Amino acid sequence: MLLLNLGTPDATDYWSVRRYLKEFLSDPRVIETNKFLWWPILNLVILSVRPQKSGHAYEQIWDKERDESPLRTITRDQSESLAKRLSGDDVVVDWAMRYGNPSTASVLEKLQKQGCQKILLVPLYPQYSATTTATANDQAFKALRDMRWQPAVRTMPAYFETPEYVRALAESIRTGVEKLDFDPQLVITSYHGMPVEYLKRGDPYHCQCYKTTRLVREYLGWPEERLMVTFQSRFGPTEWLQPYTDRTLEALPKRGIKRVAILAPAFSADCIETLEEINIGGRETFLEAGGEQFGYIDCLNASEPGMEMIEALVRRELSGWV
Ligand SMILES: C=CC1=C(C)c2cc3[nH]c(cc4nc(cc5[nH]c(cc1n2)c(C)c5CCC(=O)O)C(CCC(=O)O)=C4C)c(C)c3C=C
Ligand SMILES: [Fe+2]
Ligand SMILES: [Fe+2]
Repeated sequence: MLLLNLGTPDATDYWSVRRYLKEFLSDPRVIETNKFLWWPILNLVILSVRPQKSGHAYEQIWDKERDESPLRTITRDQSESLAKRLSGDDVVVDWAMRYGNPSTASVLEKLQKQGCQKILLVPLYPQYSATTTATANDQAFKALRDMRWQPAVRTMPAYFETPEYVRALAESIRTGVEKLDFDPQLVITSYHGMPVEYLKRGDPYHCQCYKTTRLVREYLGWPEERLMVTFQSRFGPTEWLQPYTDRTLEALPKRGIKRVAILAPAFSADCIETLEEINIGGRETFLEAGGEQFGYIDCLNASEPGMEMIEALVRRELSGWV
């Protein structure tokens, strides 16, 4: 079983972040702009300024002891926890990244050498998007293309509407809110954004985000106005999915909403987008705009309820194999 996540730089210095961003932003699944038009913009403009800016953001959240990014630590923890849970079932569990290290190709090769002849690919994205799920699978299939003795492969579908995920997410909100030392007037589900154009071309991500929040609201039995959807991490000058998280946080205090809790359901692991952009940047934006209390609710990460959910999902996908 191969857990797949997005990837992260090896270090926070300019060249490490640049290498990571170059691989990421050269992916035509992520940037659909014509490649002859995109090449000079990426190489001459974005890669000369963004690595510095992102490197600084990574520094804020870097795990200095392990010298790695939280996304890597958490993905490894998830893999180790799942391996323990499946230890009686003759299943090898490993993890890899779409961009950066450990690369998908290197881990697939390792699994093949270990004798794995059936591999379940598990893209760790609850909501499907061509920019995440599809490119993670593409990268795995690209590696399989070079194998003479190719293993059989299954891919795990997006799991946003499974009862296991909805329950785990809803319960994380319930306990997250209970742990706060204030009562939030509003809970914001902030999803990673994407260009509106991708939605128009048929990417179902936007709809799956809204459905996730609706299912969670129904599970909790909360009124509509208690749980809100926003989209974060805007990149570049084009229009992205709205409402934008940062603008919402800025506007809420003027509407009398001064106590909020926020979580990021599109991320299976806390990362720069949640820890820096939301818990540091979003908090600052909200408090500077007149907000009084801001609570961040962690991603499911390698928590017991989160791993119980992943175990149930992968067991279903492994049916007939183990
Ligand atoms: C430029 C277009 C981008 C699209 C479309 C996009 C979609 C998307 N991304 C995630 C999950 C993650 N993204 C992360 C970081 C990140 N994302 C983009 C750009 C797009 N993402 C950039 C440039 C970056 C790098 C960080 C930065 O420079 O700001 C991460 C975190 C990686 C980490 O190291 O911590 C994740 C996870 C989803 C779910 C998604 C779906 C629409
Ligand atoms: Fe992203
Ligand atoms: Fe970001």
